[in-house]
Amino acid sequence: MKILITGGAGYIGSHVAKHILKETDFNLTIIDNLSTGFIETIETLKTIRAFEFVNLDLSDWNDLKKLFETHEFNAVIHFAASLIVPESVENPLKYYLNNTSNGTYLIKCCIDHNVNYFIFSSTAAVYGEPKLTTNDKIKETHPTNPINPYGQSKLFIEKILKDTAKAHNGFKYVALRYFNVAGADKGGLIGQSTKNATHLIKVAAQTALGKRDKMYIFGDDYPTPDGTCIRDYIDVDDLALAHIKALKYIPKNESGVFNCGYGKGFSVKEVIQTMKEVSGNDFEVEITDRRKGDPAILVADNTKIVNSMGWSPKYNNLKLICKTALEWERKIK
Ligand SMILES: NC(=O)c1ccc[n+]([C@@H]2O[C@H](COP(=O)([O-])OP(=O)(O)OC[C@H]3O[C@@H](n4cnc5c(N)ncnc54)[C@H](O)[C@@H]3O)[C@@H](O)[C@H]2O)c1
Ligand SMILES: O=c1ccn([C@@H]2O[C@H](COP(=O)(O)OP(=O)(O)O[C@H]3O[C@H](CO)[C@H](O)[C@H](O)[C@H]3O)[C@@H](O)[C@H]2O)c(=O)[nH]1
Repeated sequence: MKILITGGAGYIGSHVAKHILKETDFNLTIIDNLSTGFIETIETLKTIRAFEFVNLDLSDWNDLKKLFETHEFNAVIHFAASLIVPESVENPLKYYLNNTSNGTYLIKCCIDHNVNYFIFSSTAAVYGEPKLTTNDKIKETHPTNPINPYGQSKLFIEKILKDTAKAHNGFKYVALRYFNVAGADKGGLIGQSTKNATHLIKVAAQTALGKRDKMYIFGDDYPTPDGTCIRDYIDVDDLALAHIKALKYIPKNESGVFNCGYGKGFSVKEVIQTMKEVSGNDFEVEITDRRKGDPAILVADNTKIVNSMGWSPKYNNLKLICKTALEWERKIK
């Protein structure tokens, strides 16, 4: 297997690359423009085993085409994207260009060069504000109705993949709808280094280590038991394993979309309490207004990926997720 990973210098892509390098003999090429990813991550991955890295911007369609002309890829795993929700509201065209247009051209390259397998990083943001009662989990069949351009830009690619697979015999895709990804490599090799991070667990880890004076809870008046939003936090290595499962699943099965989460939700207050326990630091937390566009509860029904791919998560443990996030945060400047 020859595999192309886009966005492999970033947080999730680098964890998937790590598993491919460690656990398979697949030939790997990573492309990344290092806009939010890090060359240091690529260098660390190279200590596992050799692979090709190309500093390439997906918007350079000519370069992308040349890459496909000179390599015979069997599968593409597509992570490269812009992913800050509020930024997508202020600058939607950046999201439609980078996520939808560049993603579409990447799919065209696959069709033009007989690359048959495509694994796509989608998001729970495609569901928008799910219509559920308190204890319901979201199934893949739940209507999609993104409430921001980021979610919309990703849903477009899901639709383009579906139409393309219908029109081109042999081309198949798996779209993985990630819920809230967190944690880091258990041996401290790689983790989330994103600058100006907004993700709850990373912000809590930074506050626990004194990198921030305090942190904020965005709203405690949601219709949940403690008033704060509930999310399904999935460990980044378990998510990476879902990609390895998808690579094995795709040649013998139909295309499809799959939720990636544990099916268990934690409130913002529960996450912060866990980080306080794990770090031993009772850091300052202030309640402030709701953040725009936050649904109250997002919890995955993961029956489909468990039953059809045999995905069996190993790190379904919020304490461990907080611990590895904290250890990584301690390691980076
Ligand atoms: N982090 C999450 O919680 C989360 C949740 C759901 C979905 N996702 C999706 O997972 C994927 C990876 O997210 P991440 O958290 O690892 O983000 P990240 O920012 O760490 O990684 C994205 C990588 O893509 C690269 N990139 C961006 N635009 C590019 C372009 N035009 N050309 C080449 N490289 C480009 C960046 O430099 C970066 O290395 C994204 O598609 C994102 O939408 C992430
Ligand atoms: O400092 C903070 C950061 C976050 N939160 C709250 O914590 C919850 C989780 O927020 P994150 O920013 O960590 O994650 P989101 O749920 O907003 O979004 C993430 O998960 C989504 C799917 O569930 C999408 O995939 C999206 O791309 C990804 O960023 C939200 O209620 C948010 O309001 C705080 O209270 N304080």
